Amino acid sequence: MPHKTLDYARELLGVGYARITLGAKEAALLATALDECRRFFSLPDATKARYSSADCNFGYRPLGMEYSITADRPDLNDCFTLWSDRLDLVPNSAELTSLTDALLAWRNHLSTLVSDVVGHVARTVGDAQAPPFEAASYLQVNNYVHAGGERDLLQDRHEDGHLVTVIHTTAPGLEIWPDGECLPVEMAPDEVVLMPGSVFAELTGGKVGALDHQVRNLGLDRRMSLMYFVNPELTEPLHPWVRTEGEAPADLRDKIRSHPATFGLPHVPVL
Ligand SMILES: O=C(O)CCC(=O)C(=O)O
Ligand SMILES: [Fe+2]
Repeated sequence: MPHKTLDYARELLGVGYARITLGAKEAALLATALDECRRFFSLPDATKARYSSADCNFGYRPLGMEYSITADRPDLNDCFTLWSDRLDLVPNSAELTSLTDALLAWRNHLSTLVSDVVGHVARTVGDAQAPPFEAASYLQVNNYVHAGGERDLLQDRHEDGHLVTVIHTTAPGLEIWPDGECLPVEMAPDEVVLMPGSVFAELTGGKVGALDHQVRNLGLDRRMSLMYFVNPELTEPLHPWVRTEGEAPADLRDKIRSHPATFGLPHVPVL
């Protein structure tokens, strides 16, 4: 994989995002995780609510809280999140071990991938290193069901506000905005896309911009997307990899911590 991760880093720098084809073993981890997610979302709402933390930041989050631009246009999906490997933050998680085992196995593959690709970019642009990220990062699976025709987008245009997002989608709808043009993205069952967020843009001194994206309402009965949202850990100061001469380097941590508030969510926790 090492030579491939270098290609992905070049793709990020040159194209603004990277399409990644998984090996058979990794594709199997993804398929198992998605099967478990499908099973979870078909539980009754009252059962899923047993797995929500009080602030809905850990475990199950019903539709209505999270939005992309304004609170009156919530994202039209419910979701399940797993921060780091902190099963203790998800109420009643002992009842969900087949789901959480599958998610954590998938995440383990992704953290190696992210650390390699981000490490290549950090070395290339600033002779720097990838920051530690596992404890501040989380998996989120979104579940979309049929939405009426009054909303053209299931999620409005946004960037995730993280370092990077690794995303897999089970059905069409995702649209990305590289170079100011809207491009629909479909993925095979063994594909993921690595999208940079605004933290990546700040670290690279703007060499790679945050990738805006949205989800179109295609009237589908069912759709899922599985994301690994990667945040740098917030325990040490985080400075841009590319420095501007004569300027004191900014510490990016406050922006990272508070960015989820723009989507109606609590601050990034320090775990
Ligand atoms: O469902 C998708 O394709 C994208 C989801 C997304 O962008 C998000 O949850 O931030
Ligand atoms: Fe997003």
